[in-house]
Amino acid sequence: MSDTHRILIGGEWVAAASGQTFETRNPADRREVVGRFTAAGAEDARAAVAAAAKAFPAWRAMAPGKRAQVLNKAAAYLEQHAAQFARELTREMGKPLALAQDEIARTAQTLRFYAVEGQTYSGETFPCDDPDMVVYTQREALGVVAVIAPWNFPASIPARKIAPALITGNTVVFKPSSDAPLTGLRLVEALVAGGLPPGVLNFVTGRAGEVGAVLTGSPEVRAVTFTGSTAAGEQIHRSVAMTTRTQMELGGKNPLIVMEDANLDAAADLAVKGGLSLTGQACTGTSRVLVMTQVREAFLAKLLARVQALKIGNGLEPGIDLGPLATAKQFETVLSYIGIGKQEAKLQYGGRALTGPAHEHGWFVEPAVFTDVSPRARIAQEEIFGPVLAVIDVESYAQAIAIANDTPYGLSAAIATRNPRYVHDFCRDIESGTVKVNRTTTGNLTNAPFGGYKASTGSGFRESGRVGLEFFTQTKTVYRAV
Ligand SMILES: NC(=O)C1=CN([C@@H]2O[C@H](COP(=O)(O)OP(=O)(O)OC[C@H]3O[C@@H](n4cnc5c(N)ncnc54)[C@H](O)[C@@H]3O)[C@@H](O)[C@H]2O)C=CC1
Ligand SMILES: O=Cc1ccc(S(=O)(=O)O)cc1
Repeated sequence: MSDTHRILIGGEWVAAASGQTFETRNPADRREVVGRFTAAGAEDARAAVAAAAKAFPAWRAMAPGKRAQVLNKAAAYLEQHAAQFARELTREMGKPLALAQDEIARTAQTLRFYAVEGQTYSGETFPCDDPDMVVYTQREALGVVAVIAPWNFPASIPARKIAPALITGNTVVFKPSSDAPLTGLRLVEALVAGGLPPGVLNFVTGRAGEVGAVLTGSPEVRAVTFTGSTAAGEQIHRSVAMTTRTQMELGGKNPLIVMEDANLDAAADLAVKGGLSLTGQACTGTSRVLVMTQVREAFLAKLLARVQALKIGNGLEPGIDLGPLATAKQFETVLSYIGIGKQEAKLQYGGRALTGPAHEHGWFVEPAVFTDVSPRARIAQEEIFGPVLAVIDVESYAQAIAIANDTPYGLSAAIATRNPRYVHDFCRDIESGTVKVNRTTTGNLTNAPFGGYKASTGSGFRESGRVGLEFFTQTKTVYRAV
């Protein structure tokens, strides 16, 4: 039990009430145990909510400058330990080391961004006919916030939820994914080292059905911020109390449109980088490539050459482009969709589970490129979350935009073109929370809003940027007469 990572409740690192634990393994080499963690249950989750509620009055009353200091010190801690934390991130969910290093760096940047923005976030004053009265709004903390995070960005996604929650005076219960709990724990460790008082941030590892259910079902939890599958988002939406607000960052079926005038080398790079890096496991990953028929053959040749050149392997080794899928469930799901794709379309390349000495112990799948895909095919409509590109032929801009918009999702979309008319129309016509011109569907800035349209979001509250503070605060309107 001594080498089991514990949970944090009320400032104490403790075991689960049940004493249960679980282990995680390296998806690039399943023989390797990454860590043993506490399998918290409902009782532990309730204790975490109670600890957060107890810590709320003092934390809310603390000077914003002091709260900011904690975030800045935590950022410095992450940077000091970046080499170790990035390697751990790669070992627990498989992304190549350079991407893990980038994520740890962006996580520190996010903490620093909210340390600054949170100190200038305020209300408005309103003109008033009564000369003896001043009318203004102030933004106030909500109380206890639950942060429920996935495994694909186990540092940066929780950071951009936890940092705005804390800086605005809320207290937090954080549940990471059981598939990547170690990096979440390192983020918590950094914030504790930064000087957080006991109970302000609580960390509970355990099953969604127990820990998650308590977090989403407790009326003392005033807000739930969640990133993950649309199915889980729907369950959470149904389970929260009327007084609990939700922020949801859900699935995507993100299109890249390649117009007839595009630079085809650049467009092929966008498809590969946007669709396959992270082994396709990004909510903003390109999964549909809509290509004008005039350039289809030339584009396809460039795309396939690039896909065939990708090096797939353990992300800790130099020169690896794609790591494994992160979990057994991902592996099964992706192979099952590749099977479906073979029935629906033409497999141009890839799609095999990789074997042999470099791959046999990991969840490795060769990227798959399908052509002749009908826009209504399952592989063109459903989120796969893996290295699978569905290439769809289009004959006009109008047809491309109609197909691009014809899914339940609307997270990110890109166009490759040099024509300003297409650029203008695309930015207007596409139903998507993020729009990219000659850039990958993936990647977003810390200082800009992020979120989806349609089924890619829940309440529509945006994350990231200054607007990311809105979700964590409520407005009080004050009429103050002398
Ligand atoms: N939007 C995104 O960035 C992500 C999307 N996904 C999608 O979800 C699929 C399944 O992956 P999973 O890891 O199983 O995602 P998931 O959506 O089931 O889990 C994400 C997080 O939510 C928690 N959770 C799940 N159901 C919950 C509930 N009812 N109440 C409270 N917490 C709950 C999980 O424990 C985890 O911490 C992927 O194949 C992909 O399509 C997964 C990860 C990230
Ligand atoms: O998968 C969705 C996703 C990916 C990255 C980020 S972050 O910018 O690194 O926080 C957010 C969502």
